[in-house]
Amino acid sequence: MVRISNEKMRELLRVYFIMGSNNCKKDPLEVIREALEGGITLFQFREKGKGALTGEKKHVFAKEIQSICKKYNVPFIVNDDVDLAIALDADGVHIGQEDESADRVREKIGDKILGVSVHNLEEARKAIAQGADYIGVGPVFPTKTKEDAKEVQGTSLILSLRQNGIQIPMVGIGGINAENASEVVKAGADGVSVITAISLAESPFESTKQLVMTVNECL
Ligand SMILES: Cc1ncc(COP(=O)(O)OP(=O)(O)O)c(N)n1
Ligand SMILES: Cc1nc(C(=O)O)sc1CCOP(=O)(O)O
Ligand SMILES: [Mg+2]
Repeated sequence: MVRISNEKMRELLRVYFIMGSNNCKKDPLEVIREALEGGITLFQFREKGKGALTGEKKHVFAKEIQSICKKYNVPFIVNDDVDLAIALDADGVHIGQEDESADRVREKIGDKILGVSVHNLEEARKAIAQGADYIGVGPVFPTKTKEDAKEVQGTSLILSLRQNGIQIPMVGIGGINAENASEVVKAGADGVSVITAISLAESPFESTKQLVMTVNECL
């Protein structure tokens, strides 16, 4: 295996859907199927927060989603849980500033995809130096999904990271939907990362198609 190219990574970040069992009101497996059918380009398994599955149940659920993603040829990323990513032979891991350090995770996962959340220029430079394949920047807009989210940045952080020479593949996150996604991409992100906009949509399929269309129109 070789590290993913920046070009391929940018393509995968276009519409990056993140989900766990507690983010949905209907059957999560149906939600992920609709999202894949609608055209998501990358998936992150984020099983955390109130009512989240743990242990064997989490493992089994992750495996089910991974196998659906495989059918659509959409890479499967695991949030936080490096051991689970390795056990499932997932396509990658996403970690934040409060998680295991990026260089240690890179050592453990070899050439798998490594995503790191950043909130300022210093964190972005460090993530790059430690081997990140992409960075997640947020929260761009107010979000109810992550209780411990940092201060809302608007699109200005994305813009200023690009102006300061940060060229790594970058995705915006936090409160993004089909109405505001174009602002995020126009500021310099390669794509948008969403939970609610798809997981709680009346039609995850239609909502995904809207996001895909909006992002592609800006690129
Ligand atoms: C694409 C993407 N960007 C940012 C995050 C947030 O990661 P983190 O700060 O570690 O917070 P948790 O998601 O672990 O609560 C993400 N998951 N994905
Ligand atoms: C998981 C996550 N990370 C964030 C960050 O700012 O790093 S915001 C967030 C929640 C995104 O959910 P929604 O699309 O429902 O707002
Ligand atoms: Mg984390």
